[in-house]
Amino acid sequence: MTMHGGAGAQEEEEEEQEEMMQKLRSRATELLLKEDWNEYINLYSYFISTTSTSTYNGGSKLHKALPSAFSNRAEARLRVRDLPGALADCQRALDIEPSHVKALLCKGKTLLELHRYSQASETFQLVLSLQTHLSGNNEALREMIERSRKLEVQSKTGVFDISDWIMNGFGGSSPELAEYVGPVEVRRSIPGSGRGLFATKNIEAGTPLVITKAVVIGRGILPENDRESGVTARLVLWKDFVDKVLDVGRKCKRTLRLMYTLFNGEDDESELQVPEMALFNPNEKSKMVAMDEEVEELLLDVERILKVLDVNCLMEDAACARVLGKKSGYSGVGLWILPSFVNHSCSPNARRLHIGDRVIVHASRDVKAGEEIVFAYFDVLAPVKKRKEMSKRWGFECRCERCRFEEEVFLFKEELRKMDVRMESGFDAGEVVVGLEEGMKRWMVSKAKERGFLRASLFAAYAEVYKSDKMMRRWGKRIPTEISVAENMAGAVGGDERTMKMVLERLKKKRKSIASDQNVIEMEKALKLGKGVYGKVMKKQSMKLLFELHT
Ligand SMILES: C[S@@+](CC[C@H](N)C(=O)[O-])C[C@H]1O[C@@H](n2cnc3c(N)ncnc32)[C@H](O)[C@@H]1O
Repeated sequence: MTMHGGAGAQEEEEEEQEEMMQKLRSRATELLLKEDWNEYINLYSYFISTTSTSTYNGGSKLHKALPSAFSNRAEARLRVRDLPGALADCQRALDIEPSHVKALLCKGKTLLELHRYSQASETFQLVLSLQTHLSGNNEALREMIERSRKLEVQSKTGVFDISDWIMNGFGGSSPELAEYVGPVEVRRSIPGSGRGLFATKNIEAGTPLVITKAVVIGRGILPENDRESGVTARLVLWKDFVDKVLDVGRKCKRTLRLMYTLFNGEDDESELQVPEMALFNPNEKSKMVAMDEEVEELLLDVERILKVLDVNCLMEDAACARVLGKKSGYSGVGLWILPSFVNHSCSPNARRLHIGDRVIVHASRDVKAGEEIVFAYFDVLAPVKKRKEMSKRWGFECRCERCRFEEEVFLFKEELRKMDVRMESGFDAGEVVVGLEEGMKRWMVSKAKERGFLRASLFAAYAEVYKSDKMMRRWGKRIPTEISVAENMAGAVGGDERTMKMVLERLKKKRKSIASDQNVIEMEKALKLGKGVYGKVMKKQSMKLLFELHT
């Protein structure tokens, strides 16, 4: 081959490559406009595999395009939430070209989605140093750095504030909250309850314990009046939810591994493993990296995941949905990993607050180091008989302190049994409340906690009485003040929105008739109760606004 001939062949090859690149770019643009991310990923996968397997020629147009191809595929993978795939692609682009700005940006965004805040921040910083060098526009980048730093601080300190969002009438998207694991750890619970979450130090009411994003959340507005279409809509919602969970399990082996740590309803208790807390903590960088390698070969076991969903899914609280300003008929079901280790108790010390896709689990009363963190799976402001039915539907028999106490009292107190029956069949609320209050004195139920248990069981009667001026006048001093009852119940079964509402409505009525300094004292007490209900994630002013929404 002559020198001239060699150059000609090279030119021809370059032209061919240029043509191929043109085709790739125009097809990619087409798919980008259609937002057909899966085809976009396929297109780049084809390009990457053919180029990578062709004879290496670092100087060829195709090989030079490889980092951008990986980076483009990473962007699309990030779009379809294949986060490990996106991260691996960014890394491959950066292995070839360490300062590839697009790949670095995508890596930063992916790390943020994976809740690896400090790594994300470091990556954006690196882009900033490159950009400063290239003198580009850095505004958006600075925002990303700011955002990742804010999330990093939140996830390390547990200090969150959603006041602005509340004060703005829940406008715009819900506030972004970092993944957070507070002073808690998974341990074995009492025999028969598997594993549970435990406090590792003394905790004050309102303190966030766990904040985490749902693996998937399924939401819909269900028809309220037509039972049949309601059932169908519920099934459709569930199926869609399950499909999404399985999709996540296929794409993200790390999440799949975490889902496999959850109880499936059939596991033998002795075989249940206590997972390391590092698995759930975004600040444990080395654990996260090791886990990505460890889970590479993990396979999706659909049957097991279905069982896991059955036992661990939570409904977004209707009360919380109201807080979020959702319409009636709204239903949301989700899977949150670490909260799935929380057992049920009828005298809970924790509550859930749902903000967007995140759940905040916070202490609803003061908790001592070593105490098990428990929240309510169902309504616990109900008589013991009803609660028993509900726990049976959940597949377990609740043997919490409150259930054991009430069962024992019921065995001996005929009057209490009668009251319970009266609650079911049209009752005179005043008579029930006075009957219980005076009965507790006769039966010498002197412990505040035990009084709180019994009052919480007959909550419906208390709520009814405090609503009615007529009943309050009729029974006078034989009915204790609503704030003392609410405080007592909060100490025994934790804060609850309905107890809060009961207090606020009464406060509103009394406001005109009591001295203003008394008003201030009562409001302070209400705010303290509010901390147990909503948690310490808002300032006083925004909590007062929530109070107004309730009355
Ligand atoms: C979401 S899981 C809670 C964590 C579970 N204990 C574990 O080891 O993974 C729900 C299951 O825990 C058990 N459980 C929760 N609360 C319980 C309770 N109060 N008494 C007995 N079992 C309980 C039941 O088997 C229930 O189906």
